[in-house]
Amino acid sequence: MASPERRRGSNAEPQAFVPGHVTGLFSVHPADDPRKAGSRGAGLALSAGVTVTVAPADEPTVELDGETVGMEAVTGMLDRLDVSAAVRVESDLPVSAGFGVSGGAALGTALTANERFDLGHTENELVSVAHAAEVEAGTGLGDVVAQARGGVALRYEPGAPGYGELDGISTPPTRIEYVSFGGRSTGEIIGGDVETLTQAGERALAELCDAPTLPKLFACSRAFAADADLLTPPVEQAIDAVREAGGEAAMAMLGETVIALGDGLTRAGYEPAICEIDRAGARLV
Ligand SMILES: Nc1ncnc2c1ncn2[C@@H]1O[C@H](COP(=O)(O)OP(=O)(O)OP(=O)(O)O)[C@@H](O)[C@H]1O
Ligand SMILES: CC(C)(CO)[C@@H](O)C(=O)[O-]
Repeated sequence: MASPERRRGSNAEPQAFVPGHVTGLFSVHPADDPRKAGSRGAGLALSAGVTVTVAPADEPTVELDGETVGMEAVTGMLDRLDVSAAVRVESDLPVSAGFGVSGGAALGTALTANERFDLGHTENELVSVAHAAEVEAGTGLGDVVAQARGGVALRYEPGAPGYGELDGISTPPTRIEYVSFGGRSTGEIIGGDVETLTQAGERALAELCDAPTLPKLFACSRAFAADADLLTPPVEQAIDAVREAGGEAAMAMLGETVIALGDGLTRAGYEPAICEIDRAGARLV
């Protein structure tokens, strides 16, 4: 445990940027130790994400885009670091729509609290704590490790650094578009019966890893969403429209959201938000 002198830190208001992360396909792998639990799967880190700042406070609080909210992954993170802070999260992305906002907020809290309170943790330690806090909150299984890495992460083994294993698909700067039709409770899905979903996720990851490319990630993600029975009518309609216009699209897990490669959604007649693949990963800024 850090001494009070140590916890005062020096930097007034460190800030972290954490890319959003869209999982295209995944399987669920529970374990008693939250650092060992997680998902296998694949997805994209986005240049749209969350910016996090922390300030010492008597009570831990979380503000999301100016509103006080409950976000267990973040408060759990503060608990684990044994600090009390007011956390401010500004998000480019909607919450609960498949962009890993809570994982990003937890990881951003880890990076900024480490700096602000001079905790002396390494990057792997901070990613581990954020992963564990997110898993325990029930709001994600694989976003944190992928957000830390950036790029197009292939999550071969579940869990935090030291347990999980990641690789990635190398990409040039790549435009990504997305539309969101609504939210979806991640907790309800990953806390429910995940047998069919996990079988579909294992199949899709094996197929992708046979010859991993970005278009194939989209194709395997579409197969996963259909096999796992996760598609909703607006999502299916948007994916079909992009495919008919010659593009690549997939559903973002776990939200009512569609992402497309390049200008796929625009060409299909939608008015999407536009970003890029983030190839740097979570960082202090
Ligand atoms: N306005 C809000 N709508 C939904 N959740 C909110 C809101 N404000 C705070 N939260 C909290 O944010 C967290 C959202 O987690 P959830 O996993 O559903 O979404 P996410 O982190 O964006 O990830 P994903 O959609 O990729 O699974 C929950 O802890 C929830 O309590
Ligand atoms: C469970 C999940 C799809 C929620 O965004 C994600 O955390 C993942 O891929 O493990």
